Amino acid sequence: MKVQVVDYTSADAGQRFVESLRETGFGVLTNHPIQQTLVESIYHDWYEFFCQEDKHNYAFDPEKQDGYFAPEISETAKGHKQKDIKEYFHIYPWGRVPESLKKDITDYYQKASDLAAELLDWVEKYSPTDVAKNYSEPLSNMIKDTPNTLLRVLHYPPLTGDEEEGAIRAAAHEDINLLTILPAANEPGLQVQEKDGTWIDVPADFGHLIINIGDMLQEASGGYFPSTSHRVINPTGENAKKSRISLPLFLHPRDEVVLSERHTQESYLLERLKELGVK
Ligand SMILES: O=C(O)CCC(=O)C(=O)O
Ligand SMILES: [Fe+2]
Repeated sequence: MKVQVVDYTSADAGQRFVESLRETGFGVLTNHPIQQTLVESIYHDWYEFFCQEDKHNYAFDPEKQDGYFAPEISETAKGHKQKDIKEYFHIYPWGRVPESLKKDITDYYQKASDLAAELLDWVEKYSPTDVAKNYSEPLSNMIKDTPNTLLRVLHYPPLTGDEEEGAIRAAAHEDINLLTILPAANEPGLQVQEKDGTWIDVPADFGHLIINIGDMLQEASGGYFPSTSHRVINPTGENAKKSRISLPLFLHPRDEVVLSERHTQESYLLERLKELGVK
């Protein structure tokens, strides 16, 4: 099955969406409640932020993990040698955000988190009974009042030609969290790996909302929902001169939430951040 594009308002939306998550790790929604004008103004304003030196005044805090991550210290995906070609800013409800950017990004954080809770209800509703019985609490409850959900504003700068051999915008990786909600970026490049190993473009027309399973939901569902590998490939030709902005919201449960017999959110996250070399 290919990643399904599902009309959020259709009668069988939940079922088709969850089927796509089960088969591909990804699902795409149209006609969803996140306003495109809000997303566009965030892309515009944060692009300007990344163009200014003031960003360095928000250098990330290694303990708390909020703030600005420069290209020199950005992530190296698990199992890869080259750093990704990107810079980003981590936003938490308790974290730092430049004052002039606060209103829209806080609004987006709230709206996307509310939608996420509904999508987690869909996931739960369409989980087989023997899978759902292992959820330690309702999935949407796991993220209620959580301080851990992370909104990442990403800027992939134009390519200069001096990039490290083999480096790409985002090397193949899986997300750590429960679910990721990602509005289509302003430029293409996002790909997902199919079961047979082939890489295919994720349907990402402007206005689409892309949702994918992360490792924590894979863990909590005993592997029923797959946390699939995805990546962002480098643009070529004229497109190489363009910046790409994207806005994933990584849904994380509260620290004490039990994911499985092996892990709580807290123990799982620590293990993964160490692997990434950012903790
Ligand atoms: O920029 C994108 O489209 C995807 C980013 C991503 O997969 C991530 O930051 O985990
Ligand atoms: Fe990702």
